[in-house]
Amino acid sequence: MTGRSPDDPFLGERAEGVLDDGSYEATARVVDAGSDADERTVEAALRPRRLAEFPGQPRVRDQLSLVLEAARRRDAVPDHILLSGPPGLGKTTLAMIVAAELERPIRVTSGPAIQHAGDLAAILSSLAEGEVLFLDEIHRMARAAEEMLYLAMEDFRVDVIVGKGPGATAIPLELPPFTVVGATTRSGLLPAPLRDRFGFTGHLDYYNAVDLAAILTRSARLLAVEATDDGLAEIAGRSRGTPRIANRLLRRVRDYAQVHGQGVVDRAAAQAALELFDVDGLGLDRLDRGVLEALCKRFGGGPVGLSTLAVAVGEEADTVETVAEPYLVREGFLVRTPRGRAASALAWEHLGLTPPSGTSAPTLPLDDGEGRFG
Ligand SMILES: Nc1ncnc2c1ncn2[C@@H]1O[C@H](COP(=O)(O)OP(=O)(O)OP(=O)(O)O)[C@@H](O)[C@H]1O
Repeated sequence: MTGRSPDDPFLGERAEGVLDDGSYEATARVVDAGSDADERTVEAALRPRRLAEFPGQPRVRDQLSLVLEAARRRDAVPDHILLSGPPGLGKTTLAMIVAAELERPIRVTSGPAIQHAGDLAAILSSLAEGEVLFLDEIHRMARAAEEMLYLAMEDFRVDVIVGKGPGATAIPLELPPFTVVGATTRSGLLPAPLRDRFGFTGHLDYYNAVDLAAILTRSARLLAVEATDDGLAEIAGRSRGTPRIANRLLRRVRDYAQVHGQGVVDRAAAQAALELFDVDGLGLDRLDRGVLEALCKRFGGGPVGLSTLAVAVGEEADTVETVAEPYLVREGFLVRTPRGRAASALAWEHLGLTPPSGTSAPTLPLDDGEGRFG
């Protein structure tokens, strides 16, 4: 694969996300698990409001249900809750659900928005009793604010600094009890003292196709889209285990069905639309396949160094590493070895290619997908 021209019908959304140099913004991918502000508005309408409406993640749901019910019976605020897991799996949704189940208001902010301890002090000192404070991307909060948060979470107290320099004094301010719900895609980056202040941590994992189909059935109903089970199953199978991607693909298939058909999301519409949007049967898009094709066709399956591979696909090494690789490694298409990237037997098979004789394509990843070699 080479660099793209702005005329290239990238993912069917012509020129959207295509940069001047013909490469594209990773976040413009239809299979990207992240989202931007516009999409978040659309997403808000599709969020389940209560635990009972939340498909998938049965373990986290049961654990959370217990924590909340116990707190309700004690007539106390629940322990602070940490939700960890990859983007788009429902951490924000669950934070909203916690507040709804407790029938308490929720204050929403994020780590990057809290750059100074004063930003956090202002929020904490205005919380109402029992309020839920949702801190998204909590691992990105400024260090000074983190220390203030320890104290607030443990003792419901904050030291407000008045004045500057040697004359500055700390005035302790009592806070009403509240619950922090923290969300992170990188729980390993949270300092231990902060992690320890959460009484409950829920780890969200990728969804199976059955749960994704249930999510899609609900979303189709909310979007007033007529859909068949096999149409939704087709979308679920290409959604990389991620509800955000599933909902986005549903909206694109709906568009296709409205323009080219009778508006019904069935298997044929899903297949045609997702072919147009360049998402194959296993959820790989053009960049993913480009990486695998380069590996197999140009480097005999590898191993090959990341930068050489990136040049071959006309992308930055960083894009290949952070955008394409995680899913390819997770699904066992690509293997990271100490000598570079290699295609697995599954990659050859998926591309309909035969590995050259005399080579043995690795079948098992040698690392854990995070670049650590086992
Ligand atoms: N279990 C679920 N059932 C139904 N919809 C879900 C579920 N999980 C996530 N979604 C939907 O997926 C979209 C993304 O979810 P959400 O914003 O909660 O993810 P997130 O984990 O907070 O992502 P990020 O890490 O990017 O903030 C929302 O539209 C939400 O409605």
